[in-house]
Formats: sequence, C-alpha cells, structure tokens
Amino acid sequence: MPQTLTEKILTRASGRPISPGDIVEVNVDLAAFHDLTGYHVIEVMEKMGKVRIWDLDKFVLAFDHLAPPPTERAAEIQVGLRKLAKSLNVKYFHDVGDGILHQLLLEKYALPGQVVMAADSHTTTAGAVGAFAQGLGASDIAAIVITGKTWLMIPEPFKIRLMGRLNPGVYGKDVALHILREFKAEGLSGKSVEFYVDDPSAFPMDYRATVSNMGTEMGADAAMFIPDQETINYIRNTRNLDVKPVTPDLGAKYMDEYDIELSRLEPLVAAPHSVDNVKSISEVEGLDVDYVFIGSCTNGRLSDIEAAAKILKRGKAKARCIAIPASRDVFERALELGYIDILVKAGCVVTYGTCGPCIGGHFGLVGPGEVAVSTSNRNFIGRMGSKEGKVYLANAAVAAATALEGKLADPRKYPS
Ligand SMILES: CC(C)[C@H](C(=O)O)[C@@H](O)C(=O)O
Ligand code: SF4
Repeated sequence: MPQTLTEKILTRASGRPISPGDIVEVNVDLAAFHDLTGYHVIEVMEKMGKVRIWDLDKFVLAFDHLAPPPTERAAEIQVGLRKLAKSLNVKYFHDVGDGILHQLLLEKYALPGQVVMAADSHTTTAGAVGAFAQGLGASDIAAIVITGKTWLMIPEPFKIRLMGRLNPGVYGKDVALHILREFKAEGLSGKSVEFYVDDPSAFPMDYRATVSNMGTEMGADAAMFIPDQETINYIRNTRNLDVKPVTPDLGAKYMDEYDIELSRLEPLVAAPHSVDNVKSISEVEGLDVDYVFIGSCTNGRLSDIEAAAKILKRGKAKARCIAIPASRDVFERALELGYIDILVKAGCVVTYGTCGPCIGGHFGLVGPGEVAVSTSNRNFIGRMGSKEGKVYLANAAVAAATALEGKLADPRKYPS
C-alpha cells in the first residue's frame, strides 16, 4: 500500500504496519525540554528514581521561557537544571541567550523523517523540515528521556496543498491564519497535516516553520511539510549536511485534501481574543495600537526581522516596539545584514532569543486597556499580560507597519 509521510515515519518508528487509530509504541529520534517544563520533567524523573538520559546524541535542553531569569525562583530553577545538565553530560545544552528551543531544533537538530517529541506544545514547528514533531506533557517526556520510547495513536493523514506564490506583504503567518479561519482553532485535531508545496522556492523554510508552529493552534497532532528541494537547501545551508528526504508514496491516501492558492491571500490578523477570530487587514486598519511585539517561535526568524527592518527603515516607531530574533544565529545574521541597526534606530527595544513577551512572562507585558499587535501565536485573555489588554496576531510586516504608524496598518503601503 502506498504510504503517506505520516505512515512512513511512524511505520519505521514503531517497526510494524500501522493504520490511523492504532495505538503504537514508537522510538523517538529527538527529545527536548526547556527551563519551564524541564523543572517538571526532572521532578517526575526524580519521583521515578531514574534521572538519566537514554541517548545524549538525541536530547536537547534550552533555557528560553524565563531567560534571562526575571525572578529569583526562575534563577534558582536554572541553577538546578544547569548543574544537572553538567552531571548528566548533556551534550546539547543551550543556556540563556542561545534562543528559543523550537528555533534551535529547526536550525540545528531536527531532520526529515524523524520523530521529535518535546515538552512544549509548539514542538510542531520542527514539522517544517518534514519531521513528525509533537509536544507532550512533562510525564510523557520524562518517560521518553529515560527510555527513548513513547506511545501514540496514529493520526489521520490530511493533505494541504499550497499552490502559486504569495503577494508582497503576505507571509507564512497569513497561510496559518487562513487555515485557522477555515478550520477554526482545534479544527484539525486528531490529524497529521502534510503540506505539499507545488513550487518549493515559493514557500521558504521560515514560512513553513510559522505554519507548522501554528499547527498546534489548529489542534493538529503534527504539521509537516513534505521534504523537497527547499528542505535540502535549508539543511545544507544551516548545518552543512546533505539529507535524503523521506517523502510520501505516489497514490498515498489521505482522509481529506484542501488546496490553497497563495496569490489569493492578503494580510490577515487574529483579533482578540481568539486565534481563529481572523479578519483581513482592511477590517481593522487604523485602530490605535500601544505596543508591538515582533518575535517568538512563530515569527522571530530572519525573514521576519528583515520584513520589519524594511518597513521600519522609514522612520521612528510611534508604538512601543520590542523585537526579539528567535535565536543567536538569527540575531547575528540580522546584525550582519544591518537589520538590527535599523530596528534600534527606529526606537525598538531589541534583545536576544527569549520567549519573554509571548507568554507574558517578562521583558514587556501588555498593560490594562492596551492594544497590542504581536507576531506570536496566542492571543487569549491575559496571555501577554493584563486581562484587560487586547492582542491582535499578525505577520511581521503588519506588525512593523503598525509600529511605524502607531495604528494597525497594511504593510502593502510600504513596498520594499
Ligand atoms: C510553557 C509551555 C508549557 C507552553 C507550551 O507548551 O506551549 C508555552 O511555550 C506556550 O507557548 O504557552
Ligand atoms: S515563544 Fe511563545 S509560543 Fe513559542 S515556546 Fe515560547 S512561549 Fe511558547
């Protein structure tokens, strides 16, 4: 039987023939946790009396959520995790400032065809390179880190085909928001979404990562891009590694298929207080905005910083603006290309890879009565700070145009 990408990966990982709905045990190729969930994972491991890592080549730890630590408690947790990482000889440990875990997994570790499991819901981001990547709770991750195995129910494969090219001002974020408008939040639960891109160069890795990242908001078990030339180029450029893509067989059967003509999309926003409350930019244009956040594992990549800089080079931001490249590599590249210089001169506060504002943790929270535009992935009440604040989710160009005007703005007014 011809197999989908999902079936191919999970057949290999479970070592037996599978069908949707089966519950199987799989070998995990890559596991990870961060400072915030790491604390709970270790707690579970301690209770089990097994604080160990099954394979040091397959485990990543990154400090990103409360990094640098904004409280004494967060600092204390990091002291403990750092000591533990040392005593267990953790090979891939990313301390404060290296970046957000999902960006690090994408840039440095995840490979096509792998099973990737981490203690954070946005682990789906690694699906951008064609990995079956899923977020799990602390107890499940503890079991994986000890044994290298987990169990899962085989999801139904669902195919989304991306055709044509995006127009200027429209990005991966708008594809994600379009899908959320069509299928609603959690609308794809129980599905493993496989994205097929007609013209690989029309939808670069950064955009794929945004869509895979928000697969979580769609409720998908996994949101993978079928590996293609773009995947090969990305891994060659970031890691100097040649990979052989794992792809679905011709004639593989999906439970359903959905097509998106990219040229028909326009810049979209998710209005308060739900990720699927999607509106076109023209419906919200002109609304006063107090605060703009450009960053997170959704949209803190080089193409986002570039899109923002190309708009913010026109003048000073009128709204308070915080820009956070998602990793040290993104930051350094943006520095070399002059984007950081532009953002700083436009009056933005710029710092290095942290979740900070996205989760309302630190480094800039939304105040009561404030309206914010954020490139992140969640806008429920209180997510980014005050319960009396409002958050619009958008792409980085919308965010930058909004910062420039102090009002929700259409980036197409600022062609580069
Ligand atoms: C803290 C963590 C458990 C959480 C997640 O899993 O998604 C966070 O990253 C988020 O985005 O809300
Ligand atoms: S950047 Fe935001 S969404 Fe991403 S892992 Fe951090 S808190 Fe979660």
